[in-house]
Amino acid sequence: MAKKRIYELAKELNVPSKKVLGVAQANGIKVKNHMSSLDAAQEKTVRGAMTNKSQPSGTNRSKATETKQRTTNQNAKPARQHQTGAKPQSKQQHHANASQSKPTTKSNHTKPDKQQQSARSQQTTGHKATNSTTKPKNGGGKFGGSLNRNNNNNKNKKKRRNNRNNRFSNMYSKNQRIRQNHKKKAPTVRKNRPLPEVLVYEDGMNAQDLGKLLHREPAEIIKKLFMLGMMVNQNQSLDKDTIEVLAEDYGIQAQEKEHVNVSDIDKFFEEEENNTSYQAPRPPVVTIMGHVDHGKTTLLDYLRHSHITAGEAGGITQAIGAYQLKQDDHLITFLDTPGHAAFTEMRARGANITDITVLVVAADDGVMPQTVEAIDHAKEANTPIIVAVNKIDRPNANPQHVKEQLMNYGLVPEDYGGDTIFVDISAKNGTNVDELLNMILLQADVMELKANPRQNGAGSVVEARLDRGKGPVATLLVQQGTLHRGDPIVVGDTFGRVRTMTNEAGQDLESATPSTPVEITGLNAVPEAGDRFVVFDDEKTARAAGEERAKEAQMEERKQNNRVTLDNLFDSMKQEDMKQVNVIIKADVQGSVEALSDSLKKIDVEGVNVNVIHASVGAVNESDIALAKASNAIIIGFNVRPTPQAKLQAETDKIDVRLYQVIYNAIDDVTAAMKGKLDPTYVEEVTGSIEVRQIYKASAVGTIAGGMVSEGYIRNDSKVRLVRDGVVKYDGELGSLKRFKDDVKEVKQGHECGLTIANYNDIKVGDVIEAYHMKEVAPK
Ligand SMILES: Nc1nc2c(ncn2[C@@H]2O[C@H](COP(=O)(O)OP(=O)(O)OP(=O)(O)O)[C@@H](O)[C@H]2O)c(=O)[nH]1
Repeated sequence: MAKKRIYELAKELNVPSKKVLGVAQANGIKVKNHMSSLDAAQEKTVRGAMTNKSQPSGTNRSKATETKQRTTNQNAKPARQHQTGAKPQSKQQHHANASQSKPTTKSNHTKPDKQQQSARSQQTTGHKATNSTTKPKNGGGKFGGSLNRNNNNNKNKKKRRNNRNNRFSNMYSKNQRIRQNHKKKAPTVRKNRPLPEVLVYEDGMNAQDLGKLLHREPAEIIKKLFMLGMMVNQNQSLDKDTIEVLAEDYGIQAQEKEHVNVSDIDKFFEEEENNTSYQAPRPPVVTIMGHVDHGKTTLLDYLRHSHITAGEAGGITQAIGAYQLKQDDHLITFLDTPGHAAFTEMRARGANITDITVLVVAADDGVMPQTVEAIDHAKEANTPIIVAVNKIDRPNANPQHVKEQLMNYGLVPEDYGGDTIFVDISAKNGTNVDELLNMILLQADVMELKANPRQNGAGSVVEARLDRGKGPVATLLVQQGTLHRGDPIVVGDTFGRVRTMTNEAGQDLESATPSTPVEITGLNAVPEAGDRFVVFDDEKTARAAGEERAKEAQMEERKQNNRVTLDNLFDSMKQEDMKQVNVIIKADVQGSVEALSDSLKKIDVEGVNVNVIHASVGAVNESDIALAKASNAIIIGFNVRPTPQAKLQAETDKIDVRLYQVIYNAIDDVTAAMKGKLDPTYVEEVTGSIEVRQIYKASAVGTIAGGMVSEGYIRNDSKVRLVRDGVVKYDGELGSLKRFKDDVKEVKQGHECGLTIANYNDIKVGDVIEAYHMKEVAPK
C-alpha cells in the first residue's frame, strides 16, 4: 500500500493537517510536517486515534455545551433576581428590529450571527450611552441600562437613546454592507475564472503571487495552506514543496519555471559539449611538459619549423600560444606554452583543454623533480602521457635507464607489458620526431576524439593580451561547434563580437572548427588564459551575459576565496561530502617525503582519508601552489620553506601551506583537523623595539642592557629577539625589566629602560631588541 502524506489524510478526514500531525506525534510516529508520510500501519494507528479523539472531542463538545448552559444559567440568575430576565432579549430584538426597519433592503441579507453581533454591539453602545447620561434609578450597575429603558417616566430619554442607537445601527449596517459586498465578490470571481491547467511557479513565491497565477484570492490560498498545516501570511515566501502540495490540492499540475541564467557560460559550454546529435573527428590537443632544460622548447621549435600546415606559405609568423601541424594529412594542435605550471594554471581556471601530454625526459639526465611534478599534473588532469626520451644524440644518453626510472611512477612501456608509449627522439636533430607525431595520432585514434561542429562555437582562452592598435586580442581554442567571424561572444567576464579571426600564419579565417586555435579581436576587455568562451545567438544576450559575469566576478573577488585549509577542513568535509582530503607534500629529503606520505595516507577519520596528489623533495614552489589550487589541496612542507614567489602566490590564491619540523606534528594536525579538533594556532605579534645604548656587566645578573624604547612597548612578560645587523642572534625570554632601579611591568615608546635577557649575555651597544608575544588564533 502506498504511503500517505499527513496532509492527504487530513484532507480525507476533513481536519487540519496540524491535528493529524499532532495525533501522529502523540502516538510516537516520527513525522515532521504536513509533507511527512505514513505507512499503512501508521495510517491505521492515526485513523484509529483520530476516531478515538473524536470521542473526547465529542465529550468536549458536550462539556462545552454544559459550560455554556451553566453560564447561561448563571447569567439568568441575576437576571431573575432583578426580575428582568426577558428584558435584555427583548432589547436585542428591539434593536435588531430597529435596524431592520430601516429602508436598507441589503440588511435583509445579514447573516444571523452578524445580526447578533450587531445587536450585541448596539447593546454595549446603548449601555454605555445610558451610563454616561443617566444614573440608574432602580438598582443600577450592570443592568442599569435595562432598568432605565423600563422607566416610563423617562420617555424622552428613551426616544433620544433610540435615535442614537438607530444611528449606530445604520452606521454599523453600512460598514457591514461594505464588508459583505466585498466578501460577496470573492466567490463570484473564483467561480468565473478557471484555474490554469499547470501552475508555472518560481521557488519562493508568496500567496499573493500564487493568487494571481491561480486567479484566486490570497486569503483562499492562506486558508488552504492553513488546512494543510501551514500558518503563513500573504507575503511570506513559500518553498517548492509547499507550492506543489498547494497545486495538488487544487487538482492541477505544478511546474517550476526554468531560469535561464545567461551568465552561466559553463552551463552553455557543457550543453554544447553534450550535444552529440552530430559528431565529427577532431584533431588532438597536445601539451609538452618536462623538467627544465630537457628540451621542451627545442621540440616545439623544431615542430613549428618542420611541420607547418599545408597552404601556409609563410609558415608560423606569429606566436599565438598554440598552433596546428600536419602529419600525414592529419592535424595536431600543440599548445605552445611548455611547462606544467601553465597547464595547471589553465586547469585551475576550469579549462581542461589538453587531450594528450608529451613528457620530455632528457636521456642523459633521467627523471628529475619536475618530471615527477609533470606526471602528477597530467595524472590529476586524466590525460594520457606519451614519453619523448630526448637528447638521444648525446653520447651519455641512456634511454633504457629513463624507461626503468619511469616505471616507478606507473609509466610502463609497451615492451614491458604496460601501455605507455615511449619514443626516443632528438629534438635538436629531429630524429624520430615524425615517429612521435605518429604515436600522438595513434593515441588520438584510440581516444576517438570527436566534437560537433554544427553548433555554436565554445572553447577556452589560451592566451590574451592588450594590443595598442587592435585592443584586446585573445587566442582561443575552439573545443565545440564552429566559431565564425562576426559571432556575438562571451569570453570569461568579457563580451563582444568576433571582429577579426586569424590563424598562427596570420591568415584571416571565416570560421574555425573544433581543436582550431585562432586569434580574435573585438572583445571589450582582456580575458584571462583558461577562461571559457561561448557564442550566443544575439549580441544583446551576449552583452547581458558578459555584464552579469563581470558583476559576479567583482562580487566573487570581494568574497574570501573558499579554499580548503586545515582550519576549515572539518566543515568542508561535512559541507561538501568530501571522501578524500587532497594533500601535496614537500620535504627536504626523500626519506621524509616517503615517511610523511605513508603516515598521512594511513589517516582515516570517519571514512575520509588523505589523498597525496604530489610528493617531492624541494622548496614549495609556484607549481605546487598551482596544483593545490587546481585540486583544492593543502600543502604540507617538512623542513622546507616556500619560495618568495610561491609564498606570494599562496597568499593570493588562499592556499594553506603548513610548515613543520616534526613529522608527528604534521600528522597530528591533519588528523585533528579532520576530526574538527584542531588546536588554536599562535601567531607572533611584535609589540616594540629597544635600541641598546649602554651595557653594564653585573656578576650576579649578567649583562644589563640600557636603552630606549624606540617603537611600541615592552612588557616584563614579553618574549625578546636580539637582532644585530639585521640578523637574528638570539630568541628567548626577558630576564628583567627596570626603570631606574625599580622593576616595572611595561615601558613605552620614548622611555629609557634597563633589561636583561634570560640565559643570554652577548648583548652589544647598537643591538636592537625586538619585543613580541604569541597571540592565539582560534581555528576558523
Ligand atoms: N644534444 C641535444 N641537445 C638538445 C636536444 N634538445 C634540446 N637540447 C638542448 O638542451 C638545452 C635545453 O633545451 P630547451 O629546449 O631550452 O629545454 P626546455 O625544456 O625548453 O627548458 P626550459 O624552457 O628552461 O624549461 C638547449 O641547449 C638545447 O639546445 C637534443 O635532442 N639533443
